[in-house]
Amino acid sequence: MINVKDLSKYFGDIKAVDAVNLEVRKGELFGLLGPNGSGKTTMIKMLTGQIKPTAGGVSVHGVDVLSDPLKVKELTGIIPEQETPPSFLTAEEYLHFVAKIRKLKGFEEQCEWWFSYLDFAGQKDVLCKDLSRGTRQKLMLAQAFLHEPELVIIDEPLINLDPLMQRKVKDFLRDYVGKGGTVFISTHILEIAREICTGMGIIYKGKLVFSGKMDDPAIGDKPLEEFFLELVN
Ligand SMILES: Nc1ncnc2c1ncn2[C@@H]1O[C@H](COP(=O)(O)OP(=O)(O)OP(=O)(O)O)[C@@H](O)[C@H]1O
Repeated sequence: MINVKDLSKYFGDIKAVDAVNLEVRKGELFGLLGPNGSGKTTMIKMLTGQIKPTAGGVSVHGVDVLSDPLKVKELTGIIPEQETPPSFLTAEEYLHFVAKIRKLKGFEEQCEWWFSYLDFAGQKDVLCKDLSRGTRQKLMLAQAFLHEPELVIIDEPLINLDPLMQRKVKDFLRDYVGKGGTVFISTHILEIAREICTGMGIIYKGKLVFSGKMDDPAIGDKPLEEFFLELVN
């Protein structure tokens, strides 16, 4: 589903992402882990066509992100880092707006499902600028999954959510990949990866220092924290 080939991004002397090769298969819930400043967000920006690589390339579903970015965006739901919905629309207006861009039919029912599932129907007439941070994140999740894309890419999916909502979103993500969707998340919270991911990559100083399944023999029975620290120390 995602093919990353010799991908690099340099900002002057900083090698934010350095010659990364990675494959994420359909049906995988893949977690990109790494300490602060290790290159996760830069990777996601290149996967989603927000910035151009210094070298190498990315394809999604066989489509090159640089040469056909619109096609990739049709196939993909995206929540960039700390993205918030437009301040001047209400929560419902925003979801309907996204549904129209995505050319969804009968979208009102799907939108209602999201309001109910993530328990924010009471806020659907509130302007996005007046929503709490957690509610804005719920709305961002809803817009990313609304058209049931082949692939969803999320920078820190559980940010600002309370434990009950985190549980619901984790359950949703597991179901989504169980039904054949593919989800790529970045996080620095190791427990999230251990709990829900089927595969993971660890990036450190721009280099991908591990990539594999969660049951990879290299991890074995080790606590993920121990495995992680061995790689990044
Ligand atoms: N636009 C930019 N200009 C210059 N340097 C940048 C830019 N964007 C990122 N960097 C640098 O690239 C490196 C990787 O940053 P990135 O944001 O990808 O890390 P991250 O793993 O997402 O970090 P965090 O977990 O703290 O969000 C850092 O050294 C950062 O300062």
